[in-house]
Amino acid sequence: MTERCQAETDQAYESAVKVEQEYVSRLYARLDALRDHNRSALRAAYAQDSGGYAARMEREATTGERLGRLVQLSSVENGLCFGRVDQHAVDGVAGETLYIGRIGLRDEDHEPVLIDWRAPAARPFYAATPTAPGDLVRRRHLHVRDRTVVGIDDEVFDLDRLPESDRDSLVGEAALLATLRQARTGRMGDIVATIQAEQDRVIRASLPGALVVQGGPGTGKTVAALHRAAYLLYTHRSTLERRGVLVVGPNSTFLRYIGQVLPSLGETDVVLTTVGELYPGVRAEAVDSPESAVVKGSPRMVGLVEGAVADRQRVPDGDLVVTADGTTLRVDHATCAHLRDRARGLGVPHNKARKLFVNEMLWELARAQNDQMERSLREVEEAEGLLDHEDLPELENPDAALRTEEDTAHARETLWADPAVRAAIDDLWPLLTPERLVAELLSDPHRLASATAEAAAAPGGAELAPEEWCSLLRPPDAPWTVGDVPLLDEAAELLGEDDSEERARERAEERRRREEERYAQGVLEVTGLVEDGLPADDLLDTARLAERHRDTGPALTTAERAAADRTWAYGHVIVDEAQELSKMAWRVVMRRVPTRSLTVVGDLAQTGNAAGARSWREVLERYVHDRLHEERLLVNYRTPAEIMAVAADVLREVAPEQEPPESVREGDSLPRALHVAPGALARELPALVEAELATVAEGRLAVITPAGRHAEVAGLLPQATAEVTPDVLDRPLAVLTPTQSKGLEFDAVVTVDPAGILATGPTGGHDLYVAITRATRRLTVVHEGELPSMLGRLAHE
Ligand SMILES: Nc1ncnc2c1ncn2[C@@H]1O[C@H](COP(=O)(O)OP(=O)(O)OP(=O)(O)O)[C@@H](O)[C@H]1O
Repeated sequence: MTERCQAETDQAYESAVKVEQEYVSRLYARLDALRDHNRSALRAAYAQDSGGYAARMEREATTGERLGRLVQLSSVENGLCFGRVDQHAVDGVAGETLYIGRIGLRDEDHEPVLIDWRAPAARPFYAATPTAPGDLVRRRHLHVRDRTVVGIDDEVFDLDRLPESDRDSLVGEAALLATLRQARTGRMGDIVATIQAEQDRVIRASLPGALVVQGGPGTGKTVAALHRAAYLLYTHRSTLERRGVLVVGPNSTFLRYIGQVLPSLGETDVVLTTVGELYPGVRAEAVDSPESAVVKGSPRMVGLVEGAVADRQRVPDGDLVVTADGTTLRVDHATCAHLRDRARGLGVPHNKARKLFVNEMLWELARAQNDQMERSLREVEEAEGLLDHEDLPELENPDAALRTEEDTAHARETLWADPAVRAAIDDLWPLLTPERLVAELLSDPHRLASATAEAAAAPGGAELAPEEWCSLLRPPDAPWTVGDVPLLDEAAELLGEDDSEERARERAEERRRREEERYAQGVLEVTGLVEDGLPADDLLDTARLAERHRDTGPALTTAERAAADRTWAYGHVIVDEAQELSKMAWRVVMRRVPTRSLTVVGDLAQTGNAAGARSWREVLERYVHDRLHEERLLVNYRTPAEIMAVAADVLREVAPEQEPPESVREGDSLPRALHVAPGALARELPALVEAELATVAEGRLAVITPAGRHAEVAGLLPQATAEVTPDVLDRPLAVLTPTQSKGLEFDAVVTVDPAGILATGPTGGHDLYVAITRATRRLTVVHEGELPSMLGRLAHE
C-alpha cells in the first residue's frame, strides 16, 4: 500500500471511530439518565410512609422491581455496546443498522437504540457467516474502554453492497483473536461480543428437554453454558424467575473462577453450587479413593442405603424387656415383629413411620404396665383374702382392664418420659438424620455388614463383594466426601423429615437474614445508593434495605430458599464438567429438576472420576428418554495449535474414540519437555517457575502435579500454598492436581511428573490430557524418569 493509500485508510478509520464514539456516548448518556431516574424513584419510594398492608406490599413490589433494574443498569457499565450490524438495502430501501449490547435500551421516544444480545433481533450478529450472511452486509465489533471507543473490527459479507463511504474503513483483525490473546486474570470473562456461531446454537437452544454439549478442552462449553443461563432467563423470565436456574460445577475454586460471568451479563438470579454442596448443610470437598468412588457411585448404593434404613428397624432377639419406674415390662418377640412390620407396611419414610411404631409400642408397654399393676393388686388382694370372684372376668381380659382412654394416654406419656423406655424404643426404631445414618453406616463394620445383608436379601438386591464394602469403611471423624452426598440425599428420601425441621428452618432463616444484609450492602455499593456522609439513620441503611427486600428481591429469595431446601425444584439445571458425575450423583441432580429441563456440558475424554460418565446416553437416557439432544463444539479457543497437537497424541492413546478439537490460533512458543535428574527437582523447579512467572508477567501460572506429590511440590515453591482454596486464583502461581485444575486455564502451565499422573489410577490418562490442555500460551512438562512416549512430540531441552 502506498503512503497515500495508507493515510487515506487511517483517516477513514479515524472518522469511523468518531462516528461510533458519538453513538456510544449517546448510549452512555441514556444509561446515566435511566440510572438517575431509577435511583430517584427508589429514594422517593423508601422515603414514603409505609401506610397500610396493601400499600406496603405494593411499595415493596415496586421498589423490588426498580432495584432490580438499577442493579442491572449498574452491572453493564463495561462493554455496554460491543457490536453493530448493517442490513442490506431491499428494493431501494436502505437496510437498518442495529447496535448490539449487554442490555436493551430505548431513547426518550421509546425507540430502540441498543438491542439486548439475547433478543431475536441480535441473532444475526452471532449467526452470520461468510457463507450464510443472511441479510447482513457487515458485522462490526466495537472495542470500548472506559466509555471510549478504542477500536473497531469489521467483517464484510457483501463488499458490493457496502456503501462506498464505508469501504475504506474496513479493519482486518478479528475481535475474537484479540480477546483470546489477552493475559489471564484468574476469572473467566463473558464473551457476548465474540460468541461464535456454533456456540450461539448451544446458547439459544430451546428450554425443554436435555441438551448435551460434548466438546474437547477449551471449546467454550463452560462459557457457552453460562451465556445460555443468561439467555434462558431473558427469554423465559416468567417461568424461570420463580423456580430459578441452578449451575452445578466441579469444585468451589471453579465456581469462583466462573462467578463473575453471569453478574457481568446482568443476571444474579442463578444458584451456583457443586455436587458436594447439593445436600443442604453439608459442604463436601474431600474426594474418595478411586476404589471407593466406584462403589459409592454405583446404583447398587440405592439398595445399600435402603438396607441401612431397614437395618435400623429392629426386632429384639427375644422379648423386649424394659424396666420403667422400678417395674419390669415385657413385650413379646412376635408382637415386636408385628409392630415393626405394620410400621414398615405404611410405605412412608422411616421417621414418619416411627410415629406409628412409637405409639403402638407405648400402647403395648402401657398394657404390660397395666397387667403388671393388676397382677400386683390381685396378689395383694389375694394375700389379704379380699378378692371377690366377680372381679375375675375383668382380669382375664386385660384390654378391658385398661381403664379410660385418658388413663391410657397418661400412661403412655409417662412411659415416653422415662429415659429407659425411650432408649429401648429408639434402639428398635430410632429417629435418624441422613447424616447420622450414613456416618454410622460407613464407620461401623457391623452396621455395614448387616446393611449389606439386608440389601442382598431385598428383592433384586445385589451383594457387595468384601473388598467393595471394605473400600467404603472409614474412621468416624472422616470428613464428608463428594461421593457421600448422593448417599445422604438418598437417605433423606428414605428417612423423611425429622422433628428437627423446625430448627433447620430457624437456621435457614438466620442464614437468610445474614445473606440479605450482605446482598443489600452489595446493592448499595453497586448502585451508588451509598454516598459519602450518608447519615447512619438514613432510610437506606443495609439492615432496612435487607428487611424491605426480604420478600421482593427475587434473586436473593430464589437463591436462598433454593439453597436451603433439599426438595427445591429448579426451572432449569446446568451441569458443567458433567462427565465427573457418578450415576448416584445424577439421581441427586434429577431430583432437583423434575421437569428434566437440563443443559449438560462436558467432555468424556476428560473424565477423571472412576465412577464418572463413559457415554451421555447411558447416563441420561433413563431420565429424559428421547428428549435428549446433543451438540458438539469442535473449535478450541484456549490452547494454541502446537500444544493441542501434543494433547491430541495423548487423546489417541487414552480415548481414541474422541476427536481432538481444532485450535483457533497458533502459539508463540513450542511446548517443551524438561528432564530433571532424580533428586534435582527441589533445585530446578523453583528456578523454572521463577522464569515462567517472569515470562507471563501479569498473567497466571499453574504447576500441575500428581495428587500424591502435591504437598511435596507445593513445599518446593515459596510462592505456593499447600492448601488449595478458591483464592488461589488471585495469586500469580497455583499448584494444583489435575482434578483441581479441571475447567480452569492459565497463561503458562508446568506439568510435573507426567508418568506419576498416568499412574494414579484407571483415569490417569484422562488426567494427563486435562493437565496439558490448561495453558493458553506456554506448556512445560518436567519429568524425572522416562518421558511417556505419548508426549514424544514435545520439544526436548
Ligand atoms: N467465542 C469466544 N470468544 C472469546 N473467548 C472465548 C470464546 N469461546 C471460548 N472462549 C474462551 O476460551 C476459553 C475456554 O473456554 P471454556 O473454559 O468455556 O472451555 P471448556 O470447553 O469449558 O474447556 P474445558 O473442557 O477445558 O473446561 C475461555 O477463556 C473462554 O473465555
